[in-house]
Formats: sequence, C-alpha cells, structure tokens
Amino acid sequence: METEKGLLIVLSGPSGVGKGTVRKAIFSEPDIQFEYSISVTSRKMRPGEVDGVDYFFKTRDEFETMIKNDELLEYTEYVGNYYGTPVDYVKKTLNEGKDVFLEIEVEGAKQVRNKFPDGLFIFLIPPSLSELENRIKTRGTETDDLIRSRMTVAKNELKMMNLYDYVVENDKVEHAVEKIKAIVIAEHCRRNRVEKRFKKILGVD
Ligand SMILES: Nc1ncnc2c1ncn2[C@@H]1O[C@H](COP(=O)(O)OP(=O)(O)OP(=O)(O)O)[C@@H](O)[C@H]1O
Ligand SMILES: Nc1nc2c(ncn2[C@@H]2O[C@H](COP(=O)(O)O)[C@@H](O)[C@H]2O)c(=O)[nH]1
Repeated sequence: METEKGLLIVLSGPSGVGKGTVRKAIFSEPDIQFEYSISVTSRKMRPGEVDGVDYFFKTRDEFETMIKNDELLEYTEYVGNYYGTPVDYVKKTLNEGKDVFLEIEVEGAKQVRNKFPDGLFIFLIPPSLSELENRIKTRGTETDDLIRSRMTVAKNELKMMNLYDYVVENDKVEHAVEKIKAIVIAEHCRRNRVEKRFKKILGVD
C-alpha cells in the first residue's frame, strides 16, 4: 500500500515577529509529530547558533552552487544574505508520510505555495508594529541600519497576509503555539487524515 504523503506546514511572517521562538516552543513539546526542515543560509553565524542545528551555514559561492544544482525548493536574498530550503529533505520526509515544518520569510513562502499548493500556510503577526520593532531591538542581533531595513521589509510583508490559509497573532508564545497546533489538527481532520490515523491505531478498517 502506498504511504500517504505528509503535510507541508509553512510558518511565515515578518522578521522579529517571533517565528523562531514559536517554532522552538512547538518543537520542545513532547507530543509533536512534525519534522523541522533546517534551512541553508549565507549569513554569518550568531553567537550561540550551531551549524546543522539552526542553519546549514554556507559561503555565498557554496549557496550559489546549490542554486545552480537545483538543490533548493525555494530561496531568496533577504537583507543581503541568501536563505533557502533544501529540496531533497522535504520531498523524502513528506514521502515517508511525515509532516514537514518550514519557518521561512514571505518571498520564499510564495515560491513554496506555487510548488506545493496543498501545503498549509500560516502567517504570524505581531500585536502591533511598535511591538514588532521592539522585539527586533530587544533581540539585540541587528545593527540600527539592519533594524530599519527589516522594518521596511516587514511593512511590505504584512500586506501579504491575505495569501495565507491562517493568520495567527503572536501575543503570547504559548497562545500562538496552541493556535498553530489546533490549526494543524483541524487541517488533518479536513483532509481526512485523523480518521485514518485513529483507524490505524484502533486496528479497524
Ligand atoms: N510572544 C512574544 N512576546 C514577547 N517577545 C517575543 C514573543 N515572541 C518572540 N519574542 C521575542 O522577539 C524577538 C524576535 O523573535 P524571533 O527571533 O523568534 O523572531 P523571528 O520572526 O524568528 O525573527 P527573524 O525572522 O528575524 O529570524 C526575540 O527576542 C524573542 O524572544
Ligand atoms: N525564504 C527563506 N527564508 C528563510 C529561510 N530560513 C530562514 N528564513 C527567514 O529569513 C529571515 C531572516 O532570518 P535570520 O535567522 O537571519 O533572522 C527570517 O524571516 C527567517 O524566517 C529559508 O530557508 N528560506
């Protein structure tokens, strides 16, 4: 019998809204059944980041070779650095019937939507623009110039929220996590997957 493909879950939203924080909180839950797709980037490693855990860190040349070799499902140049999703991992994992979770910016999400129209696209929004700026500043990883660039991009990205299946406000991390988990369960139900899963667990046809 052919294995049913997993669900591709895409979490996107403007820089600083809390995508990484929410994603880490989701993956720290014991019952979570998604596989996280680690992105490739040409950006410099931040203190505390680990190659192969937070990102696969590459030089610009290495990244451009990956583009030429068609190794990326999507990629973009964001505020001076490349970011992309390795295609083989995503396809292999979905084919094994596992859900794959991407945490990417808006341009990349648009490219994924074109290739995987059946994916589940969730857009994270901040409680306000001033709170968004406050979060980027508080993180303390960007210079003032980069904060301004990220805020300019963010204002345009927020206009794209109507292209998503769901919009989730990240007021409190734990609320956003619960909402995203509920959305994924609802989508599985809508696509008749939960019923199949329970039947498998219960051993009924
Ligand atoms: N719900 C929240 N309430 C308050 N602060 C938050 C919340 N979620 C995230 N933050 C804080 O906001 C800052 C930005 O969060 P994070 O790095 O997760 O954002 P991001 O969307 O992944 O950013 P980027 O796109 O730049 O990688 C961090 O300092 C984080 O601790
Ligand atoms: N299009 C893609 N965007 C990605 C990917 N991995 C991360 N990102 C997004 O880039 C920005 C900046 O990230 P940072 O780590 O430098 O703060 C942020 O919005 C990420 O979500 C990817 O593979 N493709």
